[in-house]
Parts: sequence; C-alpha cells; structure tokens
Amino acid sequence: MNLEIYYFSGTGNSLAVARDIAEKMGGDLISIPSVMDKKSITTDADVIGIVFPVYYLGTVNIPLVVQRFVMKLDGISTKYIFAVCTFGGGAGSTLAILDEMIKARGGRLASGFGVQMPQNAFRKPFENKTKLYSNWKEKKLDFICEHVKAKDGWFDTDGLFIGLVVAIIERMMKVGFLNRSSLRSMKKTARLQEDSDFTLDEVIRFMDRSYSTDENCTGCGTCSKVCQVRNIEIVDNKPAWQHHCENCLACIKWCPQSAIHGYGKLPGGYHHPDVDILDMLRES
Ligand SMILES: Cc1cc2nc3c(=O)[nH]c(=O)nc-3n(C[C@H](O)[C@H](O)[C@H](O)COP(=O)(O)O)c2cc1C
Repeated sequence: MNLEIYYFSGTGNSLAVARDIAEKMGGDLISIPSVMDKKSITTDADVIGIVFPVYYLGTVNIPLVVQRFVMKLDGISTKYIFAVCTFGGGAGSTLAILDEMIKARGGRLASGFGVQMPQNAFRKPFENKTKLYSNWKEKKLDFICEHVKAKDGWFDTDGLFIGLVVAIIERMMKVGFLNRSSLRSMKKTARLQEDSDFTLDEVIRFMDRSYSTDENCTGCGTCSKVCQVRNIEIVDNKPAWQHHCENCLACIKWCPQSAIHGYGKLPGGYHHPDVDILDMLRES
C-alpha cells in the first residue's frame, strides 16, 4: 500500500493522530498548509488519508484550509480515500460534508472516522484528557488501521445521545435560527458590524481582529512560526495578524509566555502531550 496522510492541526491533536497512523501503517505524513502553494495536488499514492479538527459544527465543520486543499485534489477517482476528524464533542455531519466535497473532485470518501480529543476551544481545562489519549492509543488507532488496511467502507457515527444532541444542533443551524445567532456572535468577535454582509468564511478569517498581546509578550516570534497558514507577521517586535486566520488557536496555545489573548479570552497552554513545539515549527 502506498499511503499518504495529509493533516491540519493547531494544537497537535490531529497531528498526533495522523502521525500515529502514518507510523503504524508506514505512510508519508504531509502537512496540508505545506502543499497549498500548488495549483493542483496529485499523488502516486493509492491510499490517501485526510486528518483534521472539526470546527464550528453545523456551520463550516471543516477548517477552511482543509476545504481549499480538497478542492485542489486531482486524479483521485481510483484512490481509496479515508478521513479522520478529531473533535471535542461530536463530529455530526462533518464526514458527509467532506464526502460531498471529494465527490465534486471526482472521487469519494471511502471510509471515515471520528476521534474524540480534548476540546481546545473551551476555557475550562478538560478533566478527562488521559482517558481520551489512552482510548486513542489503545483502541481507536488499531481499529482505524485495520479498516484502512482492508480498504473497506466503515463510517463512524456519534454515539446515540451525542448523535441526537448534535443532530438537533445541526438541524437548528440549517433552519437558520442558530446559524444567524452564531454568525452574529462570530461577527462580534471579528469586530464587524452585525448587519454587515460578510460571508461566514470571511468572518472566520477576520476573527483574528480580536487577538492581542499583553505586557508579557517578548516578541520572540513563536506565534508567527507556529502559525501553519502564515497569518502572523512580527512588526515592531509584536505579532500582527493578517486576517486570513483559520482560528486554529496555535498562536494562543503555543505562546511560551501565554501572552496572546482573544477568541473569548481562551487561556494558553493546551497542546497534545505527544506533540512539541518543534513538531509544529517543522511543519509550518
Ligand atoms: C475554532 C474551533 C472550533 C471548534 N469547533 C468544534 C465543534 O464545533 N465541535 C467539536 O466537537 N469540537 C470543536 N472544536 C474542538 C476541536 O475540534 C478539537 O479540540 C480538535 O481535536 C483540535 O485539533 P488540533 O489540536 O489538531 O487543532 C473546535 C476547535 C476550534 C479551535
């Protein structure tokens, strides 16, 4: 099997998952942002994996850069493509949405998996981290590798309770009520007028307008180096966000001084324990 695993990750959960699969199955690990300068993405691999975090369930679900990556895939009609999304609460229709995107490029998502990881966008530290990490290593990793090896058509679904809650949320989003109110609050974070007609994608890119540094910022530039989409320039020894943000939170979470704030005053500090700053720097 000739395997390539493409991934996007802000705080290392998806990178850890992608790397574990690549190591176990003997595949190449490729960061999605690192290939985004290509006009079209083609590969000799017969098996392609796509690993990414779920963002904004019921709205975009899939990080914008991952969506753009899929839209650049060419020559995939005969490939076995699988995806793994990492999430804090549930994956909802993320894999189905990805399948539609891949179909638009002439391929199809053959199998899809969800891996629960600590929710990196919550203010409160996640209490159950150890269990999630061991679930991944001891149960899910082998499960995914077996299915991919067999090239079968497995699709994970959220459990009954979470599945029901997520389905209700996604339904309310579709109907419009929640969608309108979450777009309103995202615009507020992005410091845009509530009645402005920016698209959801544009609002997400502008949400870095809420990011700032405090007096602990030393101008070390780590934020710029961990930003996978090169959205941060260092100007006068301070980060300047360039408004094509993915909201992956890498700058906030990897800042060695915890000096970056924004996105609902999230604390810095969280990252997957198997991923260190060098893994992030190397990939950016
Ligand atoms: C902007 C943003 C939006 C998110 N939205 C959701 C969500 O809607 N549902 C969910 O279960 N997790 C959500 N999460 C949590 C991440 O999917 C989860 O923590 C993931 O494992 C992070 O992966 P990473 O460390 O590879 O970046 C969100 C995280 C971020 C940063």
